[in-house]
Amino acid sequence: MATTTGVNSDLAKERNNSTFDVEELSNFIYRGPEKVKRRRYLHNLATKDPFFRKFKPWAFQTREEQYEICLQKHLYINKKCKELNLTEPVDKFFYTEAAAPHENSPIGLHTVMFIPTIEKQGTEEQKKRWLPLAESLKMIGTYAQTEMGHGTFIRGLETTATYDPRTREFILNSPTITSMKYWPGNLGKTTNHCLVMAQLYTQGKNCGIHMFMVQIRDLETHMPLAGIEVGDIGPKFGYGTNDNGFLRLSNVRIPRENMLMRYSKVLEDGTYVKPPNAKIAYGSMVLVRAAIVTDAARALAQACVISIRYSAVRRQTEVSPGGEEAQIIDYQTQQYRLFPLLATSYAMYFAGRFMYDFYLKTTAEIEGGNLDSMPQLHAISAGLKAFSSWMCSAGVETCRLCCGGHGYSHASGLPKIYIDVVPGCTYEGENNVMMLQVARFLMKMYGKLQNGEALPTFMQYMSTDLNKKSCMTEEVALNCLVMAYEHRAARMIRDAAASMEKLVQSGKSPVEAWNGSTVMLTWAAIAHCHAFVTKLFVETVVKSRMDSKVQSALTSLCKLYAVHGIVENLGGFIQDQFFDSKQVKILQKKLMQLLAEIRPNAVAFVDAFDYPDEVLQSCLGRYDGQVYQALYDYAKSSPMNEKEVLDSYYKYIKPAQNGKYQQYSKL
Ligand SMILES: CCCCCCCC/C=C\CCCCCCCCCCC/C=C/C(=O)SCCNC(=O)CCNC(=O)[C@H](O)C(C)(C)COP(=O)(O)OP(=O)(O)OC[C@H]1O[C@@H](n2cnc3c(N)ncnc32)[C@H](O)[C@@H]1OP(=O)(O)O
Ligand SMILES: Cc1cc2nc3c(=O)[nH]c(=O)nc-3n(C[C@H](O)[C@H](O)[C@H](O)COP(=O)(O)OP(=O)(O)OC[C@H]3O[C@@H](n4cnc5c(N)ncnc54)[C@H](O)[C@@H]3O)c2cc1C
Repeated sequence: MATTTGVNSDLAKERNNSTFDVEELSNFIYRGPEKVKRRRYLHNLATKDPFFRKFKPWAFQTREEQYEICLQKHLYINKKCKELNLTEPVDKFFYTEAAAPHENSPIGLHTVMFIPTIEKQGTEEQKKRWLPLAESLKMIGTYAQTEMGHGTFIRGLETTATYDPRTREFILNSPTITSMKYWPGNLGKTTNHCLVMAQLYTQGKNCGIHMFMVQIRDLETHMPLAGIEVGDIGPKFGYGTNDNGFLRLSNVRIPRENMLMRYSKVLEDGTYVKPPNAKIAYGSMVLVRAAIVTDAARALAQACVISIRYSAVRRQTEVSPGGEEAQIIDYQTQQYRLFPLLATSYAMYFAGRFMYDFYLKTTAEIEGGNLDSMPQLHAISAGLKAFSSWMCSAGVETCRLCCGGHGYSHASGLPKIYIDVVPGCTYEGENNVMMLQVARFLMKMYGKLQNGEALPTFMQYMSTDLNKKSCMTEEVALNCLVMAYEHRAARMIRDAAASMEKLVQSGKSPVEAWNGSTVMLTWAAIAHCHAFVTKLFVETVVKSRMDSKVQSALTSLCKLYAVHGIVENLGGFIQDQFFDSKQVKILQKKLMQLLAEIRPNAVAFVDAFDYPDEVLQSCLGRYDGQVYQALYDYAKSSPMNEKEVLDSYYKYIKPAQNGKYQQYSKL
C-alpha cells in the first residue's frame, strides 16, 4: 500500500531487494566516484539556484514565453559557466542538462556549431578576430547550411558567393525561393551573424560549397542589414524554445577575409586553393553527430527512469479475484517492453562514451595533418548518430505508452523528452541518408576484403566464414551472441554487394545498381551498427574493472540487450540457418529468464543514472514515488483552473444552452 509521505512503500521495497550497490554502478557509468561527485555538484548548482525556479513550468508557457524564458536561462547559464570557470564540455553538459532540461537553447547553435566551426575551420587571424566577440556574445551566430530546397544533398545548395577581385569581396545571393536558408537554429530572431554555406564562384568557376561569415543584423539596433530578409519559421512539432529561421540574401557584400580559410583559400587575385580533403569542411556536422549519441542515450535513460519507477508504484488489476492488484512492473508484457529499453539506454551510453573519445582522438590526428582516419570517423559517427537517435526516440515513445493514460500528460515529463530527442533522426543528416553513408563505407571495405587488403580492426569480422553455424548453447555465452550479430552483418553486407553486382551484370550502371539496392544496403548498415554497439557493450562489461555484483547484474542486462535484438530481428539471423530451431527456442527461453532475472534490479538500474527529480520534471518518475499527490498538485496548478468558471462559459456555453447562437453570425 502506498503511503502519502516519505518514499512509496513499493519503491522502497524495490530498493531493498536489489542485488548490487547503486552507487557502485553510478561510479561505473560516469567513470569513477570523483566524476560522480563532480556531476552531482554541477547538478546541484543548477537545481538549487532560485533563478531557474522562478519561471512557470514549460508546459504552461506560450511559444513566445518558451523562447523568452529559455533565452534568459541560457544567457544565465552562459554567465554562470564563466563565473564558475566551467570550460570542459562535459562540465557544461551536466550543468546545462540540470538547468534547462530538454529545452533547446536559443543560443545553442552559437555554442555547439558556430564557435566550434570558427575554431576548426578558421585561420589563426580569423580565430583571433571572431572568437573573443563570440565568447562575449557581441557576435551571436548560427550554422546556416540547410536551404528550403536542399538539406541532405549539400552539394546541391543554391546560395552563391561570387568573388569580386576588384573590391576583394564576396557577393552573397539567394537566387531562388528554394535557395533561402531554412531551419538553422537561433537564426530567426537571436543571431546577428551566420556561417553561411554557399557555392563559391571565382574566376568564373564553381569551386563547390564553402563557409562564409555573414553579418545579418546591426550590432546596436539588431535590425536586419541591407540585403537581408530574416525571420522565424513558425511553430514546429517541438523546439518551441528555438527560433529556427529563414534567411534570404540579396547582393550582400562581405570582405574576402570572411571566407573560412584554414583549409581552402581564395587569394586576392581570385585564385582558388583546394583543401587537403574536400570533406574537411563537413567537420562541424561530424562533431554534432558524435554528440547526438550521448544526447539520445540520456533521453532514453531518463524516460526509463520515469517509466520504470512509475511501473513499480502503479498497481492495476487484481491477479486473482479479490486479491491485491499487481504492480504493473510484474506483468511480463510490461517487462518485455521496458527492460530491453533499459538495456538499450546502457548500450547507448557506452556507445556515446566511446564516440566522444574516438571523436577527440581522431580530430586531434586530423588537426595534426593526418587525415587517414577521416572516413572511419565519418562512417562511425554517421552510423551511431542514426542508430542511437532511432532506437532512443522509439524507446522514449514506448516508455510513454507504458505509462498508460498518465504518460500522455505533460505531467509525465515524457512528451518533452520525446520532442527534444526525435529531431535527432532528421537533423545533422537524415537517418536513412546517414545509413547509406555507412553502407558506402561498408562496400568499400567489402571491396578491400575481396582484394585481400587489410581491414581496420572493427571491420575484420567481415572475413568470417559465412558457412559456419552458431556456437549457441543453453549457456547463451556472450561471445556467441556477438558472433551472431557479426555473422548477420557480414552476410547482409555480402548480400547487398551481390545485389549490386547482379544489377551491374544485368547491364545497369553502378549508380543504378546502387539505387536498386539501397534497402539491402540500409539493412546491412543497420546490422553493422547493431553489431558494433552490442560488441562494445559486451567488451565494456567483460573487460572493465568494476564491483563484482555490479558486473554480474550488468552482464544480465547486456545479455538481454543482445538476446532481445536477435529475437526481435529473427529473420535476419536465421535466413542462412545460422541458428537452428533448437537454438531459437533456447534464445526465446533465455529472454524470458533474463526478464525475471532483471526484475529485482530494475529500479536500481534506473536509480544508478542518478537524475535528480528537478532534471526529470516528472510526476511519475519522482524518486519518492508519490505520483498521485504530484499528479493532483500538477492538475491544480494548471492555468485553466485559476478561475472556477471561465469567461468562455458566459460567452459561449450559456448562450448555447439558451439556444442563442447570434455571436457566431457576427464573425
Ligand atoms: C557521459 C558523457 C557526457 C559527454 C558529454 C559530451 C559533451 C557533449 C557536448 C555537447 C552536447 C550537446 C548535445 C547536442 C546535441 C543536440 C544539438 C542540437 C543541434 C542540432 C542542430 C542541427 C544542425 C544541422 O542539422 S546542420 C545541417 C546538417 N546537415 C547535414 O547533415 C546534411 C547531410 N548531408 C551530408 O552530410 C552530405 O550531403 C552527404 C554526406 C550525404 C553527401 O555528401 P556529398 O558531398 O554529396 O558526398 P559525395 O560527393 O557523395 O561523396 C561521398 C564521399 O564523401 C565522404 N564524406 C561525406 N561526408 C564526410 C565527412 N563528414 N567526413 C569524411 N568523409 C565524408 C563519404 O564517405 C564518401 O567518401 P567516398 O570515399 O567517396 O566513398
Ligand atoms: C529541429 C531541426 C533543427 C535544425 N537545425 C539546423 C541548423 O541549425 N542548421 C542547418 O543548416 N540545418 C538545420 N536543420 C535542417 C536539417 O539538417 C535537415 O532537415 C536535414 O539534414 C534533412 O534534410 P532535408 O530536410 O532536406 O530532408 P530531405 O533530404 O528532403 O529528406 C526527405 C526524405 O527523403 C529521403 N532522402 C533524401 N535524400 C535521399 C537519398 N540520397 N537517398 C535516400 N533517401 C533520401 C530522406 O531519407 C527522407 O526520408 C534542422 C532541422 C530540424 C528538424
